[in-house]
Amino acid sequence: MSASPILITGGAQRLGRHCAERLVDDGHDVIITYRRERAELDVLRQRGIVTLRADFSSEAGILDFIDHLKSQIRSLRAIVHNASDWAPDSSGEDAGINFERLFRVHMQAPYLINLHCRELLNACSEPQRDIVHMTDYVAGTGSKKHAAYAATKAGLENLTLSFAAMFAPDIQVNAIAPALIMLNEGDDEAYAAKARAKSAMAMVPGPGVIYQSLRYLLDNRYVTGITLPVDGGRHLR
Ligand SMILES: NC(=O)C1=CN([C@@H]2O[C@H](COP(=O)(O)OP(=O)(O)OC[C@H]3O[C@@H](n4cnc5c(N)ncnc54)[C@H](OP(=O)(O)O)[C@@H]3O)[C@@H](O)[C@H]2O)C=CC1
Ligand SMILES: Nc1nc2c(c(=O)[nH]1)N=C([C@H](O)[C@@H](O)CO)CN2
Repeated sequence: MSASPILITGGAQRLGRHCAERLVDDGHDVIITYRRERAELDVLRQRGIVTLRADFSSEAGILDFIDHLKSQIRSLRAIVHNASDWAPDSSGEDAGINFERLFRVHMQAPYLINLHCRELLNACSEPQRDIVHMTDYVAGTGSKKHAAYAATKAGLENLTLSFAAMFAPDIQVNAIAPALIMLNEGDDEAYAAKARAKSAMAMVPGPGVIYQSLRYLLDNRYVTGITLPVDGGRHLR
């Protein structure tokens, strides 16, 4: 790899994969993380995307990934904390385990990766270095069925403020807060119609709007400590 690569965690599918491929189209070197091997990864590898296995469900797993990453590269242009688990709240005895799992992937992994990989971003010879946290519209509203998810995304949103202040002016730190971007397998038309009705724009835009937002942050030298809503006007409904 010649230029400093851009790291996208959880980049094997959906929004992360879309952004990884668009970054390659735009001439960047890209590293993604994944948990489970699958055919789609070979497509990304054929495009020159480096794929590193990482499981952020434990502190040891997070630190193991950091050590592995540091053994592979000497600098980074940007880190996109995209890995996420949209798990509904668990009832009964699983509630605590569920909350801890979401805390680790949404908060502890970004926190430890930012602290330990600051030196890799500072070693980038380009004038701009970025960290982008993928949060969620519900970080600001809460969620009746995804309370642990929403709370840990809110924690990630708050980490954006702290790291932006800590790392300025060498590294810009921002968040993107989407609402519905892509449906999931199994979402039927009734669900889709209900989901579309939640926003003023009444649409399911697809991952292109997320890449446009990421591109804006990567190209703007004067933006840090913000959360960029990409939610179709959810707050207007
Ligand atoms: N899709 C949408 O409409 C919305 C998305 N967002 C946010 O945007 C981002 C991308 O969304 P989307 O593409 O749907 O995300 P996905 O639900 O597809 O998750 C992305 C990846 O996260 C990885 N991941 C999950 N848990 C862990 C873990 N413990 N350790 C390591 N990796 C993990 C998975 O890797 P693997 O598959 O290899 O296991 C998965 O491929 C997320 O942060 C999400 O919260 C916010 C609002 C709406
Ligand atoms: N990690 C994920 N987070 C979220 C997803 C997802 O598929 N994976 N999906 C959503 C929904 O689209 C939600 O916005 C619908 O209202 C939220 N977060």
